[in-house]
Amino acid sequence: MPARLSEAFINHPVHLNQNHIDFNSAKEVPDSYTWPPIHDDSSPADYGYDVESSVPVIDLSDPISSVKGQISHACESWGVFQITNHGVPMDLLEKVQTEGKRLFSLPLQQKLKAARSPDGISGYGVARISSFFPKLMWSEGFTIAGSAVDHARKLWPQDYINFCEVMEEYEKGMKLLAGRLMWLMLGSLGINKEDLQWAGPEGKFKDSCGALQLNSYPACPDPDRAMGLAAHTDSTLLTVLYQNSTSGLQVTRDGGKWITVPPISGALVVNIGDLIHILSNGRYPSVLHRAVVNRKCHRLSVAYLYGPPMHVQISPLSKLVNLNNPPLYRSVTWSEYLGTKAKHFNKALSSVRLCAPLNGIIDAKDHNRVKVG
Ligand SMILES: C=C1C[C@]23C[C@@]1(O)CC[C@H]2[C@@]12CCC[C@@](C)(C(=O)O1)[C@H]2[C@@H]3C(=O)O
Ligand SMILES: O=C(O)CCC(=O)C(=O)O
Ligand SMILES: [Fe+2]
Repeated sequence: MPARLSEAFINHPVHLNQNHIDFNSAKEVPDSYTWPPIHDDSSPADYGYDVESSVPVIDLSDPISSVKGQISHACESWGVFQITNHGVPMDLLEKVQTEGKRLFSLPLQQKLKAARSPDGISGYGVARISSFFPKLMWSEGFTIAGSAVDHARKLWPQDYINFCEVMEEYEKGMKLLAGRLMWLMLGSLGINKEDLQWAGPEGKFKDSCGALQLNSYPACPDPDRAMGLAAHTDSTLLTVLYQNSTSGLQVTRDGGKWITVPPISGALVVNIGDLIHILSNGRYPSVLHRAVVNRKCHRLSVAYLYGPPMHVQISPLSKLVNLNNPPLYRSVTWSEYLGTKAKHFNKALSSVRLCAPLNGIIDAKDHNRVKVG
């Protein structure tokens, strides 16, 4: 049984698509990258502030009872929110951005030296979900699970240490923040430390696993016909995302319009992944999201993908289950779920569902998943 994230894919090889282009020299979007036009579905929130249709922004320095209330609302009705005053220093966010830019601005041949192997997690490559789509995405990624040293050394044989130190420091900060967010979410569901043995002594989530995903979205000559990262949910408990000042992240609510998550300087985006969806028995649904590109600006994002220890069985929490609320999902380990996601992509969550939804119809999100996948 894999104990670490870096071992989880060994039994579930992911197809690594070897189609790469040098985005910086592309004057037009090649056919293999051309998607059906992205219609302008922008919500009113894109033009002016509208609380009801804007992704919630939560100030973590507010009184704790207020924070819990805001988190509960955001998780129940959005599956995504932004946080400010989260304790991650601004200069660390800037350092991560600088190192990310340094990586993606290397020549393609150099980046390919650190390419993700077909059965590996870490390294440089096209979006993992590419194999589910007929067209390629206008983005490049670099995943770090465990130490970045081996891959970074291939990128910069003499000069890899700073990159590794910054990523390590960032990952440590993210792990602490993710644990804190977990308790805010669980607390808002009435779950306490005794209810979650795998959180370990004092509920510190010491053995939890995580990976960093650096995403680069170059400026694109025809952004309406290109896709940065196609619609998906994350297979995580939760994901903490840093985005630079260029917008591109969009979310849907119940399969409705795409809503842009506007960059806020120093803020982080938190989204619910499929494992909190399962733990909460569907009360905190995972959010379908995507990244679009634009004509003028390069966009960089860094996602911290946070999950439980690999071997722990995740199932709906017993406190949230009763005769009126039967368990909707069977139990899965993160390792198993990542394999299911690699095979079934956006149908993975439905594939571990036990009961049909009460109304007997596929719910909007699952329906959307079917359409997208
Ligand atoms: C821990 C992980 C979640 C992830 C697969 C991975 O092993 C590392 C990359 C993650 C990522 C980031 C972009 C979207 C996503 C769906 C993908 O293809 O790779 C997620 C994966 C996931 O959440 O399933
Ligand atoms: O770049 C973004 O805003 C989204 C990235 C993302 O969804 C991911 O890495 O899982
Ligand atoms: Fe994501």
